[in-house]
Amino acid sequence: MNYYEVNFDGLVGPTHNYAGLSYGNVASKSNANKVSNPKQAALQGLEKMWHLVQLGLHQGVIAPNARPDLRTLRVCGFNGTDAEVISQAAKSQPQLLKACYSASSMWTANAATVSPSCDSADGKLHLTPANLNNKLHRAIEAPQTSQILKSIFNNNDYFSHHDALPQHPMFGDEGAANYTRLADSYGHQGLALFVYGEDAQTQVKPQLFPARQTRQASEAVARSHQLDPHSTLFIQQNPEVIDQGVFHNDVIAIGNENVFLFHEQAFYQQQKVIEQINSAYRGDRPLHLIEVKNADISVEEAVKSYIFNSQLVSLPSGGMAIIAPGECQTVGKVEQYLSALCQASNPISEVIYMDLKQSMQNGGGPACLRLRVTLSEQELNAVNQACLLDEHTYQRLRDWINKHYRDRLSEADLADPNLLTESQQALDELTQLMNLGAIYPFQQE
Ligand SMILES: NCCC[C@H](NC(=O)CCC(=O)O)C(=O)O
Repeated sequence: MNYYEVNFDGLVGPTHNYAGLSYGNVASKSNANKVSNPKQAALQGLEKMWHLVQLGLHQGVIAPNARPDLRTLRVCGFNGTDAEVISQAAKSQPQLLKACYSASSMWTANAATVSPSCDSADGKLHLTPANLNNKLHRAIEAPQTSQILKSIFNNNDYFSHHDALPQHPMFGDEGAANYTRLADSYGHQGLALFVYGEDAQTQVKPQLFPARQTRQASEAVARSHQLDPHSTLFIQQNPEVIDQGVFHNDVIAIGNENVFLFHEQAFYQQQKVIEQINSAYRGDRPLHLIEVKNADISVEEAVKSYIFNSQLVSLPSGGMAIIAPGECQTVGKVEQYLSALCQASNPISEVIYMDLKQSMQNGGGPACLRLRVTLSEQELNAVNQACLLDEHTYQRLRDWINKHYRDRLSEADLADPNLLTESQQALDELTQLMNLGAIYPFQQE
């Protein structure tokens, strides 16, 4: 049977803005309060998806969370009409309003951890939405994300949906951004690498910025997903790089099938980690462990260019392509490294640069924008087909974005009640376009 890795990208929501909400994420802080362009952001993301379709890959789309999150605002004591809730919050709790307006669900690498059926004991594909416990604007995503995932993977014969982990710092879970799977090929059992920033049982942790993923969370997800303990590794991120802005592992490492590309300083006690990976990997094809030296690319250059936040995809014609953010071309050493990588003896044969500036300015590169789901042919057929991208859906989504999205959004605009009604109208139409049903709270009232 054929197996495919399908990237499910987050469609950027109509309220994409720069609110500086992510302490520890360098780009988010440095672009705080910049005027955003939601239309351009959504079109840039859609173009990336379309490019992958043109490479011959299957591509999925995940609808955004509805924003503002009126339920959270009401739980926090604001009441009256929706417009009153927004105007009161804008006056007395602008920071809370910003959190409730964030389009951060676009970064679907953080939506969930997904284990393919060939890795789990019961032969089902398992999904656990991430609780994103570390940041308020992200911690409110899980309920809607969970509902959206259930509408996409809507067949209980194949897909097993779990609840998000308890909302407590001990179980801080950021989803697939801290999970990599190495395998001979997509249809073979893989080696699951869970990378965490902090273990409640040890003292090794960053000093400045928060570690968002805990070992306890990763272990809980691996248990629920019924993964084979012999094919599962829990690896600690190097706390020093978290303090330099590497807030998720996918800012310093990327893996696909039998290739794992990572920075020299990515992991705590890295030599030991490399030995563990080598001895746990069971594939027949040789494993390519490519360690990027500090002398070639510093951690600072990695964070600036987001080279490791590229997508590494297997091409139907053979070989792999690396889908890198355009910012890599602005850091000379990084561009050189990437072209040398394509010439070296490994499966990577091509680099494709994508313009994702709107998302990048919030610290989200190509890899952040997608959730990888490995599916058998049968499982792929069981997915809600309206959530898979073909030329028709691409055109319709492009028209939908052009019709509904603003091309300018500033902090002051969040107080405008029209932004709420525009967003709800857009999302209402989207649920029909993507055959999602009444997934949004405003459709359920
Ligand atoms: N995987 C990439 C996630 C980027 C995301 N940025 C943000 O939420 C920035 C939002 C803002 O500051 O407006 C984060 O840090 O979790």
